[in-house]
Amino acid sequence: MTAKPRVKYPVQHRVESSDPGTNYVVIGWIINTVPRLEARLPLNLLNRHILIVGATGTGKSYTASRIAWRVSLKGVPVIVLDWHGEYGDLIADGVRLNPFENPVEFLNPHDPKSDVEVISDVLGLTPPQEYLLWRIIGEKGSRLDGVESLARVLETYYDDASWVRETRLSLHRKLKILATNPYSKLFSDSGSLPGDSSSVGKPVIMDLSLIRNINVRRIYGTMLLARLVHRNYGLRKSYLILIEEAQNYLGRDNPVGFLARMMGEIRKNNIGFCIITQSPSLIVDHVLVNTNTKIIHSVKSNLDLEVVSKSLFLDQDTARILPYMDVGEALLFNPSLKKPVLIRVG
Ligand SMILES: Nc1ncnc2c1ncn2[C@@H]1O[C@H](COP(=O)(O)OP(=O)(O)OP(=O)(O)O)[C@@H](O)[C@H]1O
Repeated sequence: MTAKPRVKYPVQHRVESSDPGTNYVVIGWIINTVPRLEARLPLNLLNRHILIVGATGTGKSYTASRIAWRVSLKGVPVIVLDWHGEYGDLIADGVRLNPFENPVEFLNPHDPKSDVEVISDVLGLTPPQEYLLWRIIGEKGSRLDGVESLARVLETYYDDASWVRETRLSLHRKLKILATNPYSKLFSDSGSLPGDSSSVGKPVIMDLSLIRNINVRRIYGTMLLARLVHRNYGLRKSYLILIEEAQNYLGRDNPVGFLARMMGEIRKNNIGFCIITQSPSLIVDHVLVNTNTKIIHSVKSNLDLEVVSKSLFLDQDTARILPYMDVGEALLFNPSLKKPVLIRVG
């Protein structure tokens, strides 16, 4: 094993370009400052989104959990889409929810377009399959009552051409998983969504790891996001949504297009996303461009180092430090800072 080279951390000074008043949360300390200075996250930047990256075990989830907890103490509702089911331990007073007890409506009649796009992106529908799905939605409308009803229609739908039969059967095969037990329970209209006023002051943790099938997990997680954003169109209150293992929704090779677009569009809607991923090079460029606060834990691969260095315009001395930072250390940058600063999260 090669020894860790001695890395000299620069002496850092007060770096904020404006005073955030009391409207911020503390996420740790700026390294090498005398006296010790707080690392702050201004609340008015939440809706311009946060990106947390770092190699495995460098402290991403810990950092995200501190942000979730402190932001919710400020009265801003926080929801964690917990891919691996680890936040229950990280946030002791979080409200842990089971997706099977919090179903989302399937094919929301107010916004079937985004649902079809999510299903199509995640399950890889072909254009004829997507066309047939639209045709059935158009014909059956509100009589399509959930995913089981859709599966039944696909079993019995009239075949007015041979392509319809083939497409219908292949579409049925792809969608069947959503209509089978226990997954069908995830997609029915419960009339409520997590994160209402009962949980103010405590982050809500949706434990997605309880959904074994990865594609179903992606579909449920994305539909839940869509519902939360849709609900906020009317409410217009601040909200923070943490998306763990974001490459599952926003991966370069298989992004859920609707979600990637939403990041740019919802800023005015007061919803902030906190996107967490091991590898920034696996994420669509849209995320790097649309996240104004970046928290970079140690990254090791050359590709990730290059992506991070470019997106933050890092000088060589700072870039050289990135692979060798300790667990819990990170580079923080947001528009309230004059330049990126090295911090210890705590
Ligand atoms: N700022 C910190 N202060 C103290 N301990 C920390 C800090 N950050 C991380 N740790 C500890 O380091 C370990 C790894 O942290 P964490 O799980 O957050 O890493 P990760 O980057 O999310 O890893 P993975 O990619 O595997 O999920 C945990 O035991 C955590 O408690």
